[in-house]
Amino acid sequence: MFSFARSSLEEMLDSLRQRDDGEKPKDMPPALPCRPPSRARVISGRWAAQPTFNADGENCGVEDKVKRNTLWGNKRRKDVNVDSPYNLGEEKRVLEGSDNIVHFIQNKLRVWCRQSRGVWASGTIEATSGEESFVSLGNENVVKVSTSYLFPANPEILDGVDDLMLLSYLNEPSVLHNLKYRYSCDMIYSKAGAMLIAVNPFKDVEIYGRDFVTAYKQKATDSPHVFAVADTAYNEMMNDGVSQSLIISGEYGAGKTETAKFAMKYLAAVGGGNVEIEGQLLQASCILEAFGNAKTSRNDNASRFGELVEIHFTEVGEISGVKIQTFLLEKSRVVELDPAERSYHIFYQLCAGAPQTLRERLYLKKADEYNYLSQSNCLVINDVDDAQEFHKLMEALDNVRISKEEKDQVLKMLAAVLWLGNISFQVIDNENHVEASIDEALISAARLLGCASNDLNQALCAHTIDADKDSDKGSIVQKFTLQQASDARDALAKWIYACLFDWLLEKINKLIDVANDFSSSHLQKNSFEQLCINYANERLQQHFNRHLLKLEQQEYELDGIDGVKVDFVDNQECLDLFEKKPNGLFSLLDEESKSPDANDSTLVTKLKQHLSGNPFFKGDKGRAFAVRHFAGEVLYDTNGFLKKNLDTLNTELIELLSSCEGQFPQTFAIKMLNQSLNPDAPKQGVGIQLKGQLFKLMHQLENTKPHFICCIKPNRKQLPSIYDEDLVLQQLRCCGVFEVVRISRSGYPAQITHQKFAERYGSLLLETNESQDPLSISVAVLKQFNVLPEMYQIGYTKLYLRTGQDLCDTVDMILFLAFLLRLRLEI
Ligand SMILES: Nc1ncnc2c1ncn2[C@@H]1O[C@H](COP(=O)(O)OP(=O)(O)OP(=O)(O)O)[C@@H](O)[C@H]1O
Repeated sequence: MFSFARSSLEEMLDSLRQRDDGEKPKDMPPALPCRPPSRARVISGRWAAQPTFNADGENCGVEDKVKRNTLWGNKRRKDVNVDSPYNLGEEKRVLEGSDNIVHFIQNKLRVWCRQSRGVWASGTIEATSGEESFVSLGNENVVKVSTSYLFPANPEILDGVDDLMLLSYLNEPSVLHNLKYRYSCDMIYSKAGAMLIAVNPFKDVEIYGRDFVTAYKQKATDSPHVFAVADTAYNEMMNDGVSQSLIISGEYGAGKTETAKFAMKYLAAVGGGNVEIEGQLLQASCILEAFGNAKTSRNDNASRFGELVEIHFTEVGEISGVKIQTFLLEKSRVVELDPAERSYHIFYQLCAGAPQTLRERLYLKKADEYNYLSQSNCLVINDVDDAQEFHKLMEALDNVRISKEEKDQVLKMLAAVLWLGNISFQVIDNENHVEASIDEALISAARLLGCASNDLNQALCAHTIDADKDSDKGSIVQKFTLQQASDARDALAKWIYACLFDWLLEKINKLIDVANDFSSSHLQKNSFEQLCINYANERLQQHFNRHLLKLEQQEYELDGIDGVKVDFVDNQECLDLFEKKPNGLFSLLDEESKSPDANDSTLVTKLKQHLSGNPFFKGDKGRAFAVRHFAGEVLYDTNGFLKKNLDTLNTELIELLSSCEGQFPQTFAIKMLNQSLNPDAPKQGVGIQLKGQLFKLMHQLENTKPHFICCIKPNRKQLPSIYDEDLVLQQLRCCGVFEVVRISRSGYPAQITHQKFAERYGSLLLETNESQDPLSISVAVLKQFNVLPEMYQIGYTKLYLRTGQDLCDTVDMILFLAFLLRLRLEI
């Protein structure tokens, strides 16, 4: 028998009914509360749709896979432990009080305990003694653990839920376990509230085919997927007329580029569906990959630039064009490589794939004969055929309408860069001044650039300084030492490559807003590039914090829920460390870069002098310092900071390029001259310029509704089926997943539309509900099962539950009761 207590929910609804009853004829069902006058966000139908997908009525394989991607249905039908402990307070405290432990022991509830090797294991507490507990891990294996290292585990019924918010407990081992469970079933996507988590499968999981596109397009599935995020964004853009952005973050090799490609594929399919647009996008990414990606120790195809891809749509939702902006191309990779890493793919592709006639025109040799490529002893990538990739690239260049002559110029510039790297210098006087050796390298580089080798030699080995205006000395020619000449040569090679990259980008910029975030870095020895990347990530993190918070708050307001205060940690102080004038890191770096006597050691002394009081800065031994980023403390080595921050090309080299015969060197020289004539740019270092670029990017993103995707790399070996818990945990922390979870917990993390709730549980109602509207069905279900009023709030469109556990309890209880009901009927 069931008894029903009257709840305050009932009272609230009664008063609503009374109000409506006074206004409506008696035979009408109670009306839904009216919506607030503000423009409401349309709740995507996708979340309310029934999982009835069967693509074209024949792709059962897809259906199986789509079903496999959600465990909600079948998992819920298992036996349920109804005696739930989940009405206890905050989970951290759950196991601390002795009463609670007794509760866990009595009910044989699962807990997580950290074992000596750092691995989490689940078991049940057998007994406690003082600060220690004895946990049975099964098979008579009982371990002794400190009670403070025990965390409550979720009931097995929740294993593999597709939204972490549905977990009763959101502690680290529980989240790790859930993602691991899903990963082992090839369910690589999960939701953490408003964020999508994508765990890199390192294998083809066969969930990106046309049938999947169709399924998400037709709202036939609601399993978490990058297609679902792209679909929501697309629909919100169409319905609300607001620009959207997808912000994809994660560490090196976590899957950002692939995820962005899948999102673009989906958008190309819904926003055009024509093969031409999809093709153009593919060609653009093929070119950008060849010129902007490289093999690193952590990813065979690592992007060495950040990018913002804008996809423009017409009013009727068709793609009208695409614009790509790039940030922070790692120029230093052209001239300097860490062991076992490669330079940009294009160089190896050219050396391996160029046909004989082209080789002759470019004086081309094998990759191992070029210093810039051979220095790292890494010339090939397993399972990658550079020659074949070269042919694909040539086709892609044709397809983005790069003319034969332009293509020829591009290849010439690449070969010139390679030959520049082979230029050597010899000392010519006793002051260690140098001149370039007149050899094949100098001659080939000069020919390819279209200048005389003597001019190239002079531009690399000397610098003309204008003498004092008042003196009669005219200008003074200052000869370079070996180091200075090598630096000039490398600077020229880097600049040519960077200009070439920008030129290509301009060329293909006809075509998508998908921001591919920068990989964060916490390596032992971090350089200037990493500092810039981590600063960029810090900026994006702030965007992430503000928007998740803002969205959450907005959603409550629009749905008529109030009184929810969501708190979050702002990283503004860390940003100030970089950005403040005059004593922020970038300003100090700029000041020091301009000082003639400065070097990397004077820089670090200056930083320590001005920033030591800042809690986000820590001076370290020698030339190092550390920054406390949102994702953890990172140590930086200032070696080369000043040079990299200045990143200038001396006048001689710019003049040399402008005097070259070819069209490209002249174009590049004009670009460099324009930059140095720009009143804002000349005195600014790379750091300050990056700050400006990011402000602009943030401004662009601020005008969009963001959707966050966090990519997780499950192992460093880039292999399928390996889930390294520590590595995953570290990334979940960095991506702010626990922060999102914490933010959501302070509000109403479990939210379900009345429509979906009514669809799922309406059939459990003992009495037929006359009104068919979903809200009154949800209310009737809650009433029938006497759910405590403090556990939820009722919005205009959704039911909001205080914590994940409450929904589980509620739903579990409902299913349990349904089970009993069915039993009764069967008897
Ligand atoms: N969804 C996926 N399905 C299958 N394989 C994937 C997927 N995502 C990523 N991978 C694999 O992981 C590799 C690395 O992914 P990707 O290049 O997208 O990482 P990234 O985060 O962009 O790396 P980086 O920051 O170094 O550029 C890919 O080359 C691919 O082999």
